[in-house]
Amino acid sequence: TTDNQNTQVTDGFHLVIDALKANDLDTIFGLVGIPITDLCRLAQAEGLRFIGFRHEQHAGNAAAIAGYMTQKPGICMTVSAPGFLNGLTALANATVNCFPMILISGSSEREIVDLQQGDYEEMDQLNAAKPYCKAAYRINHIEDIGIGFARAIRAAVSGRPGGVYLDLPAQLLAQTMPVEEAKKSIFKVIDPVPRQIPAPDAVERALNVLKGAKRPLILLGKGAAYAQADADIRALIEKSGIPYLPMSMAKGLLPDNHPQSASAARSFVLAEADAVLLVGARLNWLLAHGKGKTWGKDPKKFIQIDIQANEVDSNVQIDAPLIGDIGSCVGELLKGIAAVPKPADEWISAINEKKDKNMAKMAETLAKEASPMNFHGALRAIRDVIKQNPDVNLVNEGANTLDYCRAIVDMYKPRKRFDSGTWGIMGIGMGYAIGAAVTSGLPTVAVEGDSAFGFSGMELETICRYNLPITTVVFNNNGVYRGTDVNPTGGADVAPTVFVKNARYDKMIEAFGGVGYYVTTPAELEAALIKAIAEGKPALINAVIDETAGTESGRLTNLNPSTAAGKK
Ligand SMILES: Cc1ncc(Cn2c(C)c(CCOP(=O)(O)OP(=O)(O)O)sc2=O)c(N)n1
Repeated sequence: TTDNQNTQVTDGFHLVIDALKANDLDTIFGLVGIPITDLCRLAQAEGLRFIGFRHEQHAGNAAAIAGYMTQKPGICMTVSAPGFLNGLTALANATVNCFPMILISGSSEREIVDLQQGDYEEMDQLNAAKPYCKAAYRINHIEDIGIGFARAIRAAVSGRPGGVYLDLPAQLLAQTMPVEEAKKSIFKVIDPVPRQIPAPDAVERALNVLKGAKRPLILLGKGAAYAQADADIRALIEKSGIPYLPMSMAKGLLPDNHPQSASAARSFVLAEADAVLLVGARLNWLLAHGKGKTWGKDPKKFIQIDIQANEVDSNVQIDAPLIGDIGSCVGELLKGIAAVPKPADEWISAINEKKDKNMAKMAETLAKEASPMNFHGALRAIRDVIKQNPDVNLVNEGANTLDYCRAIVDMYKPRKRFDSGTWGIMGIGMGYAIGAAVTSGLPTVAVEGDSAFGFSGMELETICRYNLPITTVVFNNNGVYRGTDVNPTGGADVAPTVFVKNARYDKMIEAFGGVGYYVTTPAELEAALIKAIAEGKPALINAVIDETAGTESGRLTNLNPSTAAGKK
């Protein structure tokens, strides 16, 4: 359009879209409303994909997984205040998990917020976001849109990736500026993820720790999967002959049936290893903070590859910090690995003995037919289908459903398993599934506890609306963890952990045009899953699971505090 001097002008709406396009960011996951509805319409009109959700948390989770899969920040767009707050949970979760995403929310004008004059959806969103994300910026002037997006993109993907909040006051979108001037303000960020090469002496120190080890172990975290240094990571493991342990989202970096995988002997190798190389894995609660009985009685030497120097010594002393990006660090170790002697035969044979014993025990459990179907029978069926479909994305959450699926369902390719991650958060299911399916275009299977599914179940309508190839498998055991608790008072209210008995989640998806399956045996589950994946349409399989089969909080039972007071 032209201004009163007859000069061609553009506006904030268009410059936001131009900034995204200039940086190859082509998909927005969001939920419309004041003041972003027209921005979302314009995004679609200008060729970006806009995926509209039913709750902003799930849009944010989709953006986070898109970031994890592509190494470019996933984009989530919400309205102000309550919409922003709903997205904030996903932004915090992305930051904790080191997934790059940008939450863009419309906001109120500063002059009204700062005088607390009670604006529509008034909130100091920028300051509300800061404690829960990696960086937060507000853009007040149209001429700053290019630099503001550059800052947000670089903050999301450089160093340790994470969530960034970008605050756009409503008036910014309507501001105008001459087109020629505007074009100069938009640019593509140059080298947003600069390689960070480790110092030669640090590489030497790390190799020396490996040379002195009798029982070395390599631990792969989801950071190793995110790095997309797959060939070099595989070469480091295979050339060194060192056994490795993948954390849940690193499964598939090497096929889970790889001879050097120590997953089936996890407790043994964590306790017995005398040197541990951490690749994109933090010694946090998931690894018992690197100390205590999990790690055995003898002291261990730790080598830690990390892009953030102050993560080192977070829990235990690190003998060889290797600071840099994972690709560069692994590449440097590879150059010197030939000089590292292969692990002692007795270490490898001790691990294989443990693996064979534990795998035989698991095979025995999986072979048992149980009626009603239990977690193991259901997951054996899913394991067999995934083995035939290694390209399928697998999303997983729940308690028993999460713990058993991680152990039983092998993954064969990198960045195919997306789960509750560092926070153990429930509710990631449908958002992660949509993010993975939209980003990859590949069939996606979400293996969900029935409680976990409930957090994002309304997004089944979103899945059907975009006709996404997502099959949701609900492990229905009538409650949180299990379905058997009773109200001790005998009152009308059911126990806190119990749901509607024999709920038919398969009927839910039929309401939106999807295909529902109701299965009660592993054979029925296997057949339904094969069919649903092949059809590539939105589907939900309601898998009836024995309501007595679960344990409270799965493997985290011990984290529950218990009352010492007992009954009054
Ligand atoms: C956001 C959120 N709310 C609540 C929890 C607590 N929680 C909850 C509610 C779980 C659900 C377990 O029930 P389920 O039906 O999903 O799984 P299983 O039947 O497989 O045990 S697992 C768990 O840690 C959580 N982790 N995250």
